[in-house]
Amino acid sequence: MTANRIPVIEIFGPTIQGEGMVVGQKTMFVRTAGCDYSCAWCDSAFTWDGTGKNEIRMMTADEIVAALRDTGGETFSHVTVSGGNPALLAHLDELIALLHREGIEVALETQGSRWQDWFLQIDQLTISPKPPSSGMNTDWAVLDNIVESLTANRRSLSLKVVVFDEADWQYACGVHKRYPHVPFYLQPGNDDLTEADPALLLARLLERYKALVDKTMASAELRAVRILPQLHTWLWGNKRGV
Ligand SMILES: C[S@@+](CC[C@H](N)C(=O)[O-])C[C@H]1O[C@@H](n2cnc3c(N)ncnc32)[C@H](O)[C@@H]1O
Ligand SMILES: Nc1nc2[nH]cc(C(=O)O)c2c(=O)[nH]1
Ligand code: SF4
Ligand SMILES: [Mg+2]
Repeated sequence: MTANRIPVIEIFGPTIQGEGMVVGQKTMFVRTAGCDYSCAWCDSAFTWDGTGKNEIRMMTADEIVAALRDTGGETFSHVTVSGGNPALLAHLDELIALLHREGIEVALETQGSRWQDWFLQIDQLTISPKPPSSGMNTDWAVLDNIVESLTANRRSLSLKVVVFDEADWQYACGVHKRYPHVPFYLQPGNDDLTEADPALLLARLLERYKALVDKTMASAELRAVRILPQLHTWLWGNKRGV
């Protein structure tokens, strides 16, 4: 029996993984509540700023799997855990083990500020260190250790940096230079989190994506790089739970 409880704020899907190393992958999402960061442009601020506090449910691993089945039935074989920062939660190993027992792959989204031993059980781990525009500071010693441990254990790992401006782009170059062997992704920032019309948002996001592509093509610093939009925002705009 597993009795430890996880603060869950959203369970949704199946949808496509809209970002990063497994973009396009059919997946369910489990979004945990709480973050040790407070990024200026966080598109999921309801997980940590108090506005979503009534939606938080303290759930056991069994209850989370049951809720995933209630929502997704038999239509999925992949679950992405995001947040907030799921790496704040020591007991996520129980959920990962339960999903693996059912033949379901597990991906993780985290910012690289905290290590958990269960990182070694994750099938695709995305670390998204935060650039200057976020207002957050990177603890390079912690990030070095995370990258080193995952690499030493041959885990599937990628780095994904969100870029809003020139300083962010320079930061991204620094991250890639520091960890040249780790698959590296750039993602344009969404600077309009309140636009309700997906068509209007898309026009803006396309422009930002193109600008990031153009800038990066001219760069000798970023060669082995993949540039991807947040594909779910192209389809559904700023809608939650997709
Ligand atoms: C909401 S976060 C949750 C996971 C973890 N806290 C993190 O930041 O990696 C998921 C992803 O969304 C990205 N993200 C958040 N706000 C964004 C925005 N306004 N534009 C583009 N990407 C954003 C984050 O950088 C991260 O890669
Ligand atoms: N479709 C979809 N893809 C995503 N990739 C990362 C997400 C996140 O918020 O962590 C996310 C999300 O919220 N929805
Ligand atoms: S680390 Fe992730 S969840 Fe936390 S504030 Fe930043 S973008 Fe949002
Ligand atoms: Mg998101």
